[in-house]
Amino acid sequence: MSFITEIKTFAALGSGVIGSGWVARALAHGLDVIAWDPAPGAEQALRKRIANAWPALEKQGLAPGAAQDRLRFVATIEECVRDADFIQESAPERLDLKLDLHAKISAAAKPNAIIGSSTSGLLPSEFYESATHPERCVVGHPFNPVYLLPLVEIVGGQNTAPEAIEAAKTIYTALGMRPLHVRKEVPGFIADRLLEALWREALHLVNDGVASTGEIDDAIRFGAGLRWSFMGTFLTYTLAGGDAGMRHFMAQFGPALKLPWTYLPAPELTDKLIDDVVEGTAEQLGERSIAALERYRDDTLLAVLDAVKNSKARHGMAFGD
Ligand SMILES: NC(=O)C1=CN([C@@H]2O[C@H](COP(=O)(O)OP(=O)(O)OC[C@H]3O[C@@H](n4cnc5c(N)ncnc54)[C@H](O)[C@@H]3O)[C@@H](O)[C@H]2O)C=CC1
Ligand SMILES: C[N+](C)(C)CC(=O)CC(=O)[O-]
Repeated sequence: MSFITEIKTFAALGSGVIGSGWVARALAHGLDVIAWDPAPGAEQALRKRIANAWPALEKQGLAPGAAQDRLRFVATIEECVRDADFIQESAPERLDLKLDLHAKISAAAKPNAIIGSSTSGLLPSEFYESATHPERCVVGHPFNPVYLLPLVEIVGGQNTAPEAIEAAKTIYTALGMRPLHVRKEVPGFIADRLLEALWREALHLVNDGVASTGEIDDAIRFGAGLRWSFMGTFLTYTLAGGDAGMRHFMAQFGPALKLPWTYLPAPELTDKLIDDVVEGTAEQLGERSIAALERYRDDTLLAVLDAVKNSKARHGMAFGD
């Protein structure tokens, strides 16, 4: 089976937070982009989001010929995907919606164009069930902001060809990303399973009046958050075991897993909990606009990415190591 891996035209369906991030990444890599989104005012909102992301992308370095005006917004799904070499769907996280949308996308697309879905955790075997040529359909789960964060989780469904996984890896790598093949099709994949556990505990801490949203964010950003940008939990805890390493760490801290420190079930999303979270985060945001906070995030992320890359190079490692 042979799929298109050298892409010139990128199709984006759904241009909200994630779809616009994909569009920005593809434009910055010098591609022509065709986008479709059924919401009124979607084109204007998309162009505004791209303009907000562009300074960070310029700072990171644009590919030759990269330009915001290489984006064409179209009125139908068919127009969006017909001539595309690669298709990325970023529509709302609803199984019925994605099922219907993928039946239409795949029927109109070139049969050898890879189709990726940005879903955060729905199963590809389910939402690609009615797809034409399902062997080229994958999940390509990105992280926000899509135009800066390298990770993309690739997940195949029961009909996905192994060659399509390889083709998706090639395409996402060419877009400057770091693909991670999730070998088992499980809800939430790898990263969101971890992030969801943290998010659930954070909500319990607010719900139980232990800490405010700002205090919980401080607990992350001044501690583990800093080391997570270059070292994951397993390697970090190997160091925490001292010279005796992971075996000593497991013996010393493993039993705490059974105390337990954490709650597994999620808290009830009562009105009070929602208000506490919304009011707490509004206080953290202060007078800043969302766009200003995004620019601050982008600038800081670029600095972190640069620092990690330079430090790895000094230690004989490539960024993707
Ligand atoms: N927001 C996040 O942090 C992340 C979200 N994702 C995934 O990306 C996908 C999109 O999420 P967001 O961008 O956050 O949502 P969003 O709500 O920001 O954007 C969704 C967009 O889809 C459009 N839309 C509505 N009906 C549609 C249809 N039938 N076909 C195509 N587009 C349609 C909406 O007008 C909207 O612009 C979801 O599958 C989500 O799980 C993945 C990674 C992170
Ligand atoms: C909240 N979320 C599940 C949509 C988050 C993601 O899927 C990834 C991210 O960017 O954190």
